[in-house]
Amino acid sequence: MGLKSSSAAANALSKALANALGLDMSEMEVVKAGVEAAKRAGVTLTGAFDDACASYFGSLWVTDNLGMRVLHSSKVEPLPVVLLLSGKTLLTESLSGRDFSPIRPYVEEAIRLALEGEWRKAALINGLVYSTYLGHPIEPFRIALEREAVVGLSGKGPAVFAVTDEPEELAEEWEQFGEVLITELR
Ligand SMILES: Nc1ncnc2c1ncn2[C@@H]1O[C@H](COP(=O)(O)OP(=O)(O)O)[C@@H](O)[C@H]1O
Ligand SMILES: O=C(O)C1=C[C@@H](OP(=O)(O)O)[C@@H](O)[C@H](O)C1
Repeated sequence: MGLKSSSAAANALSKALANALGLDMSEMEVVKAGVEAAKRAGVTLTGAFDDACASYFGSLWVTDNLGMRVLHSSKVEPLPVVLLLSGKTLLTESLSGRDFSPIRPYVEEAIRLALEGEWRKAALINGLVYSTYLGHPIEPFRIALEREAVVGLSGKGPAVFAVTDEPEELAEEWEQFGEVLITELR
C-alpha cells in the first residue's frame, strides 16, 4: 500500500524485544535494529530508515537510507490529512531490481526541496514522478490540486495523501477512487 506498516511492525517488534530482554538501547538504536530486521525479512528495498524514523518519532525526516544517516528532521504542525487507499496492492518487495535511474534527476530535485524545508513542493514533485513511472492513476492528484491541497504519493503507493484545510470536501470527491480516511500530521 505504501502506508508504512512494515516500518510500524518492525519498530514495534524491535521495541518489544528490547524491553523484554532488558536491553539498554537508545530510541534511535531501537529504530535501526527494526530497519535491519525489515531488511532481513525482505520487505524493503533500502531499509526504509526514513519511514522507520517518521513512524517511530513522527515529524518530517529526510534520510540517507543506505548510510542510515539523518540529513534533516523538523517538527510539523498537526495539519489535516486525507488518505486515499485504492484497494490495489503493490508490495515494495515486488519493485526489487526495478531500474529507477530514469527518474533520478527529478527525485533528486524533490530531495533538494525537502532539505530546504519545502516539503510541500517536494511531496508533489516526488508523487507525480513516481506515480507516472509506476503507472498509478493521477486523477486523484488533479482533483486535489484543483482544491489547492498539498498532494503526494505515500511511499511507492498506490496510497495517496493530501494535506488540506478542507479534508471533508476532498474526501467526498476521492470516495469514487476507493477507501478514504481523514487524519492529521504528527
Ligand atoms: N511476503 C509477505 N508476506 C506477508 N506480509 C508481507 C509480505 N510482503 C510484505 N508484507 C507486508 O504487507 C504490508 C504492505 O506491504 P508494503 O506496501 O510493501 O509495505 P508498507 O505498508 O510498509 O508500505 C506490510 O506490512 C508488509 O510488511
Ligand atoms: O523499501 C524502501 O526502501 C522504501 C519504500 C518506500 O516506502 P513504502 O514501502 O511505504 O512504499 C519509500 O517511500 C521509502 O522511502 C523507501
